[in-house]
Amino acid sequence: MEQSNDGNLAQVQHVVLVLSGKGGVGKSTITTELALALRHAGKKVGILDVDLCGPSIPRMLSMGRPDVHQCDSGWVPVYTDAQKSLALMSIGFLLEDPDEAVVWRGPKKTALIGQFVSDVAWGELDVLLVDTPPGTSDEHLAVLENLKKHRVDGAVLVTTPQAVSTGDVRREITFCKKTGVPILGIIENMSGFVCPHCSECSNIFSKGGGEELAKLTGSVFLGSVPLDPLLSGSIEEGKDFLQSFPNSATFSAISSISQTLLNSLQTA
Ligand SMILES: Nc1ncnc2c1ncn2[C@@H]1O[C@H](COP(=O)(O)OP(=O)(O)OP(=O)(O)O)[C@@H](O)[C@H]1O
Ligand code: SF4
Repeated sequence: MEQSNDGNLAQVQHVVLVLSGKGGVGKSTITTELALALRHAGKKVGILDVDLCGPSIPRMLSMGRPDVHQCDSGWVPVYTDAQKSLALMSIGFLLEDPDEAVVWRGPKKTALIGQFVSDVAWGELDVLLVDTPPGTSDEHLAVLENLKKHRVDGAVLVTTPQAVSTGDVRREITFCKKTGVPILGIIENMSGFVCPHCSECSNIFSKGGGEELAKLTGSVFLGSVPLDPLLSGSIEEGKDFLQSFPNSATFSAISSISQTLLNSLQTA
């Protein structure tokens, strides 16, 4: 892959957008868990959180509101650990008041996104995950236009079993096709409910829609993640779920998805 014009992404091996047709399907949760799973697998990972209306990555990783420093090549990412294995940049780190974002007009958002995509000094990373706002908006176009100036491997689409058949998901797929972004795979989140008492997984909603959708669109089905109260609890408390519950079925599901994604990135 041509790297000479990649600027701050020059030493980033793979750039993956995480998309969802609508809000609340767990896109930021999946982004966070994929990043942690890749880190557990020994990879250097970054998350770029460009969800202007609700930057949730800092909260999910218990990062608070650290100062963001500048270096010669741009903003220095915030690291979650001394080994610098997980690098973060979130719009939430840069806003005085996180609620400020919702009142911004389009051009201001677009300009900031452009700067945000280009001006973070990531250094060496195996994978950079980009958490985008839900749906398909001007912000998405701004993210894509700016990322594609550098490079993007493709997008992972997160959906829930109920949302899978809705127009939102199909619009997201059309958006990827129109903008020429390969769909790297589909993840079905909140697929069944894991009982907190007996760990049994019950399918409250239909299951298998994500896989069906992947077949229909000729995409890879990366796997499904159940609705697990232990996962939402960890996310609420900003804890590393994968470290806390390494024997859970949800851990296996997330690890397997991250490995499949990694394999498809490496063979693409
Ligand atoms: N598999 C899961 N098991 C348990 N809880 C989950 C799961 N996935 C997401 N959640 C919970 O659902 C809520 C919404 O998740 P999240 O914020 O990741 O959604 P989102 O799609 O990023 O939303 P938005 O794009 O609107 O910000 C969170 O409270 C999160 O903890
Ligand atoms: S076995 Fe069934 S009823 Fe009992 S705690 Fe688990 S899910 Fe609930």
